[in-house]
Amino acid sequence: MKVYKALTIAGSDSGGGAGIQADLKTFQELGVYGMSALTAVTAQNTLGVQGVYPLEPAAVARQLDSIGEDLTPDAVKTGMLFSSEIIRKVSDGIRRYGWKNLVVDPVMVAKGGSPLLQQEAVRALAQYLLPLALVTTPNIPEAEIIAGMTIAGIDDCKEAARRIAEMGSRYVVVKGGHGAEPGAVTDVLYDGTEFTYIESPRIDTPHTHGTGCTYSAALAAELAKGRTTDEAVKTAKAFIRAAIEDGLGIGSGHGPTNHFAYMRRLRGEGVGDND
Ligand SMILES: Nc1ncnc2c1ncn2[C@@H]1O[C@H](COP(=O)(O)OP(=O)(O)OP(=O)(O)O)[C@@H](O)[C@H]1O
Ligand SMILES: Cc1ncc(COP(=O)(O)O)c(N)n1
Repeated sequence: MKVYKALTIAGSDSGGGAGIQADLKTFQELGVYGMSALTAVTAQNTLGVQGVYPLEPAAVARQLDSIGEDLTPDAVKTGMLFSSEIIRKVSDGIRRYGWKNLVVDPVMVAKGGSPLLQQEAVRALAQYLLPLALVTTPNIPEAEIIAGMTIAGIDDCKEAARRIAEMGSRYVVVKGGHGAEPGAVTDVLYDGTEFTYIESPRIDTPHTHGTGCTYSAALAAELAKGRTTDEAVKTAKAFIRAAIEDGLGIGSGHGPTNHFAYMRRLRGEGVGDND
């Protein structure tokens, strides 16, 4: 049996809804062996971020070497990277080991507004990481910052995707969770030539903590299994849609999504008890 392996390079979310925890849960659900290189520890729950403790860049590099010297991931995703020094180590590691199928989720701020990437690190992200990316998955505010423009609708999402692709990312998905459409969410996929719209009804819920992490992890897991980017984007959307629809209702703030939901539905099981 071939064991497909995916690596997440991201921050820890003590509340378990976003970051490394969301990524590993998603890899596991989609049948992919998960590995992790931590960039930072955050003290976090559904109410917000109470602390951010970045790791030494050398500790990030050492984790990547330990993985690279022994294990070859079939896909890699990055999440919270915090600083330009960490971004440099991450891009060095990815290049050194020739890792393919890189998904860059350019995490910048948590839902509550706490910064997870230093402002001056945006340049390093564009310069060192985007040229290595198979897919980059900004949300609308992240796409605005990377592309240097404001986004007021789908045409602007397309222009931002074009600009981000010019920075070197092979594919770009501008995610629509933060969009202004009332009843719908539209993600815009750009393959360097054509645009595809991935639409779904907008689910009216405050429990969207970790949606971006979960989505990009599902994308990486599917790429690890050898799916095309188009197929992986479709499955990732179905995974996050089910995860938001069947929200767990835990914590008293912005709760996590339900990482069990997609596979439970495929197996024909119910939503499941939360007791
Ligand atoms: N309310 C919603 N209803 C349906 N789908 C949603 C909703 N919010 C987000 N999504 C989907 O979830 C995925 C992540 O999108 P979003 O724009 O929320 O990313 P994000 O802002 O990076 O997430 P995060 O807030 O975790 O950083 C996309 O595929 C998007 O279409
Ligand atoms: C460690 C870590 N990584 C990423 C996010 C973004 O997720 P969200 O915007 O849903 O809070 C987060 N909150 N924490």
